[in-house]
Amino acid sequence: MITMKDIIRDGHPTLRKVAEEVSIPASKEDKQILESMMEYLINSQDPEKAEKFELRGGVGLAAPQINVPKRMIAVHAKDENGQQFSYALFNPKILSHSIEKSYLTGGEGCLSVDEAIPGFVPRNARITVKGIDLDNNEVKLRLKGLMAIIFQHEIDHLNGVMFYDHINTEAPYTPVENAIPID
Ligand SMILES: Cc1nc(NNC(=O)[C@H](CC2CCCC2)CN(O)CO)c(F)c(N2CCN3CCOC[C@@H]3C2)n1
Ligand code: NI
Repeated sequence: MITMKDIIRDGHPTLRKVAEEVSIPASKEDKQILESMMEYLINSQDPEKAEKFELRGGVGLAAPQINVPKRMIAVHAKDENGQQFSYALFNPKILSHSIEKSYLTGGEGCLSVDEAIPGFVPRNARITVKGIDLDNNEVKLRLKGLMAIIFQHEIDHLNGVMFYDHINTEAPYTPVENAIPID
């Protein structure tokens, strides 16, 4: 199982690399890696397991964070309406996005960044994403709200982008121009 010791931290070169496409159909090994990423998220959201294995809570994880520079992400989160989303995708790609922006009012953190970095992270309010799931089916998702934020944070990792790259360091808390705040 993945624990925090498997998660590389800011400064490790892999976090700034552009990850490679996964050859489809995915190999047994790549599937096992993606399944273990999903398992981490589920474990990290279970109070007993999180405490027992000292896991930081996560709703998303990208393969470069476990030093695997491949285009694989896992997302396991409840949206604003409490609906459970659980997606493990190979080669996720943002096909289109809204002009309108949104951001988490609490800012963002990252399992690969040990310290808190304050500031709003402006992101596209709505995105259309396609990818390949663990059964080798093509998936197409139209996302908004928290899900859209999480998927953009994860896909950024596949392109060597960290959340704080988007923060306006001069004025980290300037409300993002007519953007949708997400609590
Ligand atoms: C929003 C949130 N971010 C948590 N951590 N950061 C992460 O997931 C990073 C990715 C997220 C940072 C902002 C957007 C994507 C990981 N990233 O680095 C991957 O690239 C949480 F842990 C968390 N929740 C709320 C739901 N809760 C259910 C019960 O269990 C605890 C859990 C905590 N919500
Ligand atoms: Ni992250």
